Amino acid sequence: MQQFQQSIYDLIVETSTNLPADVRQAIQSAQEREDAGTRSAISLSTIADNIDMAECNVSPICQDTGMPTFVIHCPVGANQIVMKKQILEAVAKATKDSKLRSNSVDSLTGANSGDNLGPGTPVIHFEQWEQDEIEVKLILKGGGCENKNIQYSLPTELEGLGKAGRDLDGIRKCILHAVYQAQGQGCSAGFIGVGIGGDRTSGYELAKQQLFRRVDDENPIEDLRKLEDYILETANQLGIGTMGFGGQVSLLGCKVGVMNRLPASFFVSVAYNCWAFRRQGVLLDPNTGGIKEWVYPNGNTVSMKKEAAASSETSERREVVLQTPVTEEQIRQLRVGDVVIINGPMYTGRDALHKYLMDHDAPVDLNGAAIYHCGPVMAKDESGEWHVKAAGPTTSSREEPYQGTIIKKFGIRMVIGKGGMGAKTLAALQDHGAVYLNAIGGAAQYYAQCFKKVSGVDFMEFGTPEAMWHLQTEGFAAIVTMDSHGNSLHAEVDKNSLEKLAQFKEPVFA
Ligand SMILES: O=C(O)C[C@H](O)C(=O)O
Ligand code: SF4
Repeated sequence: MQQFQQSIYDLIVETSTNLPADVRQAIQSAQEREDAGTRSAISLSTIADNIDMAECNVSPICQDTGMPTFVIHCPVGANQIVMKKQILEAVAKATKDSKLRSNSVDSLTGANSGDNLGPGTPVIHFEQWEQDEIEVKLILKGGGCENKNIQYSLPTELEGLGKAGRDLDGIRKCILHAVYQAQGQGCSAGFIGVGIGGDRTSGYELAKQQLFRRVDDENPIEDLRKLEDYILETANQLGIGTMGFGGQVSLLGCKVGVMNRLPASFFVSVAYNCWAFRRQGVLLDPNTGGIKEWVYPNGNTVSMKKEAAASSETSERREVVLQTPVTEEQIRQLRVGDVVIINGPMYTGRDALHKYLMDHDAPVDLNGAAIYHCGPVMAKDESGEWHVKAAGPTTSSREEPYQGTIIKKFGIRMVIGKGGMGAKTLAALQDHGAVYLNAIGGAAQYYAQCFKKVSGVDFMEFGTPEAMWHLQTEGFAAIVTMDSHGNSLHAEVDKNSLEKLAQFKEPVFA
């Protein structure tokens, strides 16, 4: 088993940097279905670029490399203690090599362990099987889409859909609602795994297990196969689109599993995974630990297609180049739908920084500044200089309680993130003269290349993802989705998709 640790390391690198062929195919079919030139089509083309870049740079597809979750099947007698120890070492090394972001945070103190190791991380499940080989599967599911997981307890009442009872039709309603409530925040278009039955814990586990199924497989249970097909087709009529920008494709895959339940409980658990659906597996030689086979078809068999010819809609879209710091006058000219290309200094800030800024001064002048909701993967070279290895946006709604106050307190003019923000922020944008820009979630390689130099960092004690990085930026493109005139694309897409959801109220699986 001398090669076991290296095999696990290779599995981690492959999973983090190269999307498997079945996932790539699903994204490509979405590209074919979106009308050229629309916001969703352009975003999908950036996503396709990003997938290629990650493979080519051997760098994380998305900066949030998630909760590493290993599922291992091994023959009777295989030494699980040794395997576990080597998995932990491989995880720590992959983190040191910037293939994983340091993602393990003490829930009470907020301290980042720095190597992805700590109580509960990574997650490792062992199970014995009757084959001779060892199978190791890994999923890297990010926090943003994990936050969009949802569990229903039937019977229940659902927005738009009304009563959901303890039957197949009630289950149908829950799953449609799960896609609706995720909006673009989990970096749609997504994949969902559904667990019917179990208890609260095993239901969610069953849901997550479904994500290990191949996108193109067929459910052996007739009723569930029909349900999966129905959901895939119907969810794509909700109009959520890529990143919640509106569009034809909101869901790329739906896999449903079932298990028994207690008479009193009826759970429908949904695991939502972003388009950056990173899971891979290896079959290992039980003697050497060397890789015999990859479990999912390798990504490099499907190369991503670039954008089709632009339609007239693109030519109507304004593109505005701005140098930071910006003025109120420049901001007031921007409208929802404009593409802004940002040059100049930009500062990252997410949960810890926003909380801190509520009752402290900022270490830099933020007047006219651009704040980027981002927790990057960083690497330091031998000369001590920092480099950005992966840097897509994080879900902005978590900063909703703070953002409006902070905009006004420091004079911030541009907030960049993903998934949109709420009414309080929208009001502050209007009062103060600021905009919210939506960057494309998961496009971490694409944005990393826009950061030409790291000119400083504050609050390293918050951990790498939460620190405030000062980044010299060139050509950072994002779309205005909330402007200083009270318009919010997010509110509009949410409202429209709820109306569409309500069209599926009538029973289908009676
Ligand atoms: O933590 C991050 O960088 C992103 C997160 O996965 C998110 O989707 O909000
Ligand atoms: S930022 Fe988006 S793509 Fe990345 S892990 Fe979060 S939800 Fe997934």
